[in-house]
Amino acid sequence: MTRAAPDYIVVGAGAGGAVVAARLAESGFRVLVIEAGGDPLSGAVDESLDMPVSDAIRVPAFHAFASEHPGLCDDHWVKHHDDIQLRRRDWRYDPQRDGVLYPRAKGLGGCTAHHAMITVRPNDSDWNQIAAITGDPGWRASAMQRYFERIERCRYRPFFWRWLWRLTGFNPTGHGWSGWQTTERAIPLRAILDLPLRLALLRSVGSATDLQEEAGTRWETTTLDPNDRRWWNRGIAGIRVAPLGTRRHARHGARERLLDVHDRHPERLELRLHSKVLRVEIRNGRAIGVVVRKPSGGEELIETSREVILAGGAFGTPHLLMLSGVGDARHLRDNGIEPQQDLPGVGSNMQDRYEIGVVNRMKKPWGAMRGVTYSRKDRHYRVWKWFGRGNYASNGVLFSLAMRSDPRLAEVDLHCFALLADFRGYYRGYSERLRRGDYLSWVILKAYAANRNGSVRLTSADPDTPPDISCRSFSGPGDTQDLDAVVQAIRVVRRLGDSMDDLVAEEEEPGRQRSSDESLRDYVRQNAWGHHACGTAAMGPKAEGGVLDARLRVHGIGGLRVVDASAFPRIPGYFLAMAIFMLAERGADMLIEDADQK
Ligand SMILES: Cc1cc2nc3c(=O)[nH]c(=O)nc-3n(C[C@H](O)[C@H](O)[C@H](O)COP(=O)(O)OP(=O)(O)OC[C@H]3O[C@@H](n4cnc5c(N)ncnc54)[C@H](O)[C@@H]3O)c2cc1C
Repeated sequence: MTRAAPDYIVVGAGAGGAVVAARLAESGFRVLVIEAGGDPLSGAVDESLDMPVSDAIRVPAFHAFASEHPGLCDDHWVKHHDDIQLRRRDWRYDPQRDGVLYPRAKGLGGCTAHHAMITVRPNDSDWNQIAAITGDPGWRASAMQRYFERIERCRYRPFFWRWLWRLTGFNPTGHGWSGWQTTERAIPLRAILDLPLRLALLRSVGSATDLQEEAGTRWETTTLDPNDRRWWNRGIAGIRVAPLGTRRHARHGARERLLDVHDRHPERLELRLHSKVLRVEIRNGRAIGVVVRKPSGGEELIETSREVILAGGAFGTPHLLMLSGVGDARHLRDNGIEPQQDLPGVGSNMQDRYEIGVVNRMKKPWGAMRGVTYSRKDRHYRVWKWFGRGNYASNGVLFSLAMRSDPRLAEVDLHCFALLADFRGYYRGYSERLRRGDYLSWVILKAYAANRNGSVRLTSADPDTPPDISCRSFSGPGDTQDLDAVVQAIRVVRRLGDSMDDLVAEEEEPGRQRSSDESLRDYVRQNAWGHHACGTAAMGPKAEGGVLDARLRVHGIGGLRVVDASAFPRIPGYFLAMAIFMLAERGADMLIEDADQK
C-alpha cells in the first residue's frame, strides 16, 4: 500500500466492516481496515491443546467455546433492568460488574468469528419498513433481493436449482449460487441414528402439530428451508432446519471474505490489526480521519481522502461516535466532551430479542452424544476433520419450530430451537456446561419485541472505560404481550417435553414448580437475555431520533457513515448476520455511486 491517504477507513472488521471493505477494495478503492483484535487463525497451532483457538473458530460444534476463548472474546456486561433489585434476581448477574455477560468478539470477522453460524435472511417486511422510514425505495425487499443472491453460495439445495439458474437465469428458490458466503446444512445424523432420540423428536413434532391444530392454526410450510423465496412472508410457521455459514463444514464468512480480497488485492486493502480507534477526527463538520492507538502504544492520526466508515458493532459504534463529539450534546458535555453535532439518537433505540431456555435433564445420556468431549482429541473431531461430517459438523441445533404467538401477527415471532446440550444463557464458563451429554434444551427466541428503550451511554471520556449498556427489558408499551408470548412458548415446549416424559428426569429451568402464568412471567422478566443488539445509530430523520440518512451518512457530519448492526431502525428478522451482510453490500454500492458523482 502506498503512503497516500486511503480512500476509505473502515473501523472494525466484523459482519459489517469486513463486507463493506472487501467490496470497496474489489471495486478499485484503497481501503484501510482498522481492527482492535487480531487474526485468531494466524500463527502456529499448539497441537498440545484440547481446543486451540483455530479449532474453536472453525469447528461448528465448538462455537460456544469460541465465544469464551481468551484469544477472541471481548466481553461486555449489560444491565437488563434499571431496577437494581430486579437485576439481582437474575442468577447470571455479576455483582462486581453490575451486569450480565454479553458475549462479543474482537478480531477479523468480529462476532461472526464465534457466532452460531445460523444464516437466515430477514423478512421482506424488515426491508420494506426501512424503505418507509427513510423514504428510499432502494431498501425495499424487492430491491434488496439481489444482495442476498450476490452474497450467498448455496450448497444445500439440490443441484437442479443451481443448474436451472445457470442455464436459464430462472431462480424460483431465490437462493444465491455463486456468492462469497457458502451455506450448508449439517444433517443431524446423530439424531437419526439414535433410536430413543429419533422417537422422542418425532413425538415432539407430533405434539407441536397437535398444538397448532388445537389453536385452530396449521403449519404453513412443509419446506425446512427458511431462506426459500417461495415462502417469504407467506406465513412461515413450520419446522425449520437452518443453514449454516460454513464451507466444507468449517466456519466460513466475513473473515474469509476479507482475507480473500486482501490476498487478491494487497495493494488496495490494508489491514491494521491490534489497533484500537480512539475517536474520529472531525474538522469543520467533516470527518478527516481517525485517531488510533498503535499496537506498540502511542497515538496516531490517520487521514482519509474520502470517508470514514464506522463498523464497530452495536456497542462500539455509538461509543466511538460519542467519544468523537457526536451524540446528545448535554450528555457529551456532562462527560467532558465538546459536541460536534447534537444527535440525541446516538446510543438510543437499542433493541434485541428475548431468549429463554427450557432445560431438561434426561434420565440417561443420549447415545448420540457418546464420546463427545468437545476436544480435538476425540473420534468425533477426526470424523469432522477427515470427512466434514458427524456431531461436530453441526452447531448443535437439531431443528426449530417457528410459530406465531398471535395468529393476527404478520410475521412468525417465536422460534424454539432444540439442542442436545445444557444451555441456559450467558455467564462466565457457560460453555463448560455444554459438555454434558444428558440434556435437551429448548431455546426460545422471541423476535419483533416491542422494547426500543435500550441504550449505550458514556460513563467517561476515556475510550478504555466501557460504556453503560442498559437493555431495559420489558419496560415499555407492548411488553406485556412480549412477556405473554414467551410464557406461551414455554408452555408449548413443555407440551413437547411431556411427549417424551419417559426420558426426562427433570425440567431444571424454569422448573415445573413455576406453573402459574404469573410465576412464569416473573421468571421470564428476571432471566430473559439477548445477544443480537442493534439499532444504536439508526437510519431515520434526525427529528425522530435518527442518526443516519438513507445512505448511511451521519446527519450533519460530512464523510462519516455507519455500516453495521447499529444502523437498523428496527431489529430485522430472527438472526442478524445476513441482514448486516446485505446492508453492507448495499452500503458499498452507495459509497461507490457517491464516489462516481464527485
Ligand atoms: C454468541 C453469539 C452468537 C451469535 N449467533 C448468530 C447466528 O448464529 N446467526 C446470526 O445471524 N447472528 C448471530 N449472532 C449475531 C451476529 O454475529 C452479530 O450481530 C454481528 O456479527 C454483528 O455485526 P457488526 O458488524 O455489527 O459487529 P461485530 O461483528 O461485533 O464487529 C465489530 C468489530 O469492530 C471492532 N471494533 C469495535 N470497536 C473498535 C474500535 N474502537 N477500534 C477498532 N475496532 C473496533 C470489534 O473488535 C469487532 O471486531 C451471534 C452473536 C453472538 C454474540
